[in-house]
Amino acid sequence: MDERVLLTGAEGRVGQAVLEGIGDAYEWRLFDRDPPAEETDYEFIVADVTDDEAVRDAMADVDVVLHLAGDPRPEAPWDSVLTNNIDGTRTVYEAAVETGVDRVVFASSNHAVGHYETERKPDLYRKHDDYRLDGTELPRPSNLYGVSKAAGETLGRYYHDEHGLSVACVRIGNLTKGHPPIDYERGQAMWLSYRDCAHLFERCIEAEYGYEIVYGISDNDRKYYSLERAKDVLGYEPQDNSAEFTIEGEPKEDE
Ligand SMILES: NC(=O)C1=CN([C@@H]2O[C@H](COP(=O)(O)OP(=O)(O)OC[C@H]3O[C@@H](n4cnc5c(N)ncnc54)[C@H](O)[C@@H]3O)[C@@H](O)[C@H]2O)C=CC1
Ligand SMILES: O=C1O[C@H](COP(=O)(O)O)[C@@H](O)[C@H](O)[C@H]1O
Repeated sequence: MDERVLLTGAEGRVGQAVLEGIGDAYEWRLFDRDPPAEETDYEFIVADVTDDEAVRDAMADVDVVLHLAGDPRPEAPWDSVLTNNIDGTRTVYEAAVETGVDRVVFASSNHAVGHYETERKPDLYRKHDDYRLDGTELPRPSNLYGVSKAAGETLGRYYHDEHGLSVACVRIGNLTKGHPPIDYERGQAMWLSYRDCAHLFERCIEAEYGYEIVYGISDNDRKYYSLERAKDVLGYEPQDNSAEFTIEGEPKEDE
């Protein structure tokens, strides 16, 4: 575990979950357009992910890129996702090829496939329903943000096929700290705990693969995303399950 890892969007929620869990395991270079909120011992580059030169420079001597930077809002407007998510992601893949980095892990989203839910909700959010998306389905984005995430996955496919880059696209569900989203069945179906999040990105750094799309959720009883690909290819072993919490987010008593 002596890889040097570039983490874009390091100041955000996913970045903080990753660093909390596996911050000691790698040599990190953090990258965000916002400066660190607190003093940090990590190397930190303040720059925009659409800045070709800054992104190329940030990749010097890097083995793996975890690309999280972007506008995460499902309601984000087109100009923002076009710039921050699509152009920013293309900049990252391009810089990886130019600098000889051979692996990029891309933070995709449940919203790349959100419209599979339209005709099946709310049943598919419930334990009895065995409908599963497994990552082989075509995108059905639920908003323009989801379109930008599908575009990031497709860019990754191109950079893999054309340039041999290893790319893992993680369709992250709903990351919350401590407990699943409260009173929100969709969020409980796709909950990703902080420790499962860190572990999944650790597997994306360590495992061997070419191009993958996997779902990034905990092992929730309510899930409608299959975890088989993440388990088989990456060796993902989630530990959390939203069923261990009440709908209000309280841990259930041992049964
Ligand atoms: N938090 C969640 O549950 C989910 C997150 N994701 C994806 O994971 C990634 C991280 O999300 P969060 O940590 O929740 O978001 P966040 O908003 O907490 O963090 C995003 C970080 O990226 C930085 N950033 C945004 N645009 C940038 C740019 N152009 N250049 C440099 N830095 C930039 C921001 O300053 C921020 O620190 C995003 O790509 C998001 O779409 C996907 C699905 C669910
Ligand atoms: O991609 C994302 O998805 C989660 C879950 O979506 P929601 O519409 O059910 O809230 C969202 O919380 C996160 O901000 C977003 O980046």
